[in-house]
Amino acid sequence: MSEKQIAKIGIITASDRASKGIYEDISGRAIEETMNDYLVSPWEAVYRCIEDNQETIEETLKELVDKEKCCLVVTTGGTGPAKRDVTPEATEAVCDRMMPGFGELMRAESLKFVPTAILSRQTAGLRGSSLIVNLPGKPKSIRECLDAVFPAIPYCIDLMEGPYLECNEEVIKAFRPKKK
Ligand SMILES: Nc1ncnc2c1ncn2[C@@H]1O[C@H](COP(=O)(O)OP(=O)(O)OP(=O)(O)O)[C@@H](O)[C@H]1O
Ligand SMILES: Nc1nc2c(c(=O)[nH]1)N[C@H]1C(S)=C(S)[C@@H](COP(=O)(O)O)O[C@H]1N2
Repeated sequence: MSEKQIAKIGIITASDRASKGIYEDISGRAIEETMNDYLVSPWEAVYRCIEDNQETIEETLKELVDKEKCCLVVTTGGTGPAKRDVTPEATEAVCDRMMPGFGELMRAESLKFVPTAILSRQTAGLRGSSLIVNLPGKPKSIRECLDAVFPAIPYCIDLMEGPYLECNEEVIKAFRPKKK
C-alpha cells in the first residue's frame, strides 16, 4: 500500500456509563490524543462509544474492521473481572488469530504503575488485515499501555500489508527490523 494512504484507526470505548453519557469518555479521547502525539503520517479516527454488551462489541469490531477497513482498532474498558466486563471475549470471538504478547507486555508494564494491573484480561488479535488491541478503562491506563506496545505496531501492520505508519521519533520509536 502507498505511503500516502490515510490510515484508519478505530477507537472503541466499551463502558455502560460513558455510553449513557453519565460520564464523559475521557479514555476514548486519550487514545485519539495519543495517536495524534505518536503519528506523523496521515490518519483518521473511527470512533464508537458503546455499552458493555458482548454482541454489541463484536458487531462494532466487525464493522470497524470489515466495513471501515481500520488497520488498527484500539478498545478501552471492559477488560476486568466484573460480570459485565466482556471486551476480551468479544475480541477473541471476532479474531482469526490471537496475539498474546500484547496483553502480557501491557500487564507487566502496568504493574509498574498499579498492583491491580493483573486484574485486566486485556488481549489482542488479528481479524483479516487488522490488529485489535484491548486497553483497560481507566483514562491513565491508556498511555501507560500504549507506550509499552506501540513500538511494535507499525511493523505488525506492515506485515499485514496495511498503511505505513510513521511515528514522531521524539515521542515514540517504532521498531522495524527491515527498513521499508
Ligand atoms: N471511558 C472512560 N472515560 C472516563 N473515565 C473512565 C472511563 N472508563 C472508566 N473510567 C473511570 O475509571 C473507573 C473504573 O473503570 P470501570 O472499569 O469501573 O469503568 P467502566 O467499565 O466504564 O464502568 P461501567 O461500564 O460500569 O460504566 C470508572 O469509575 C471511571 O471513573
Ligand atoms: N496501566 C494500567 N493498567 C490497569 C489499570 C491502571 O490504572 N493502569 N487499572 C487496573 C484495574 S484497577 C482493573 S479493574 C483492570 C480492568 O479495567 P477495565 O475493566 O476498566 O478494563 O485494569 C487494570 N489495569
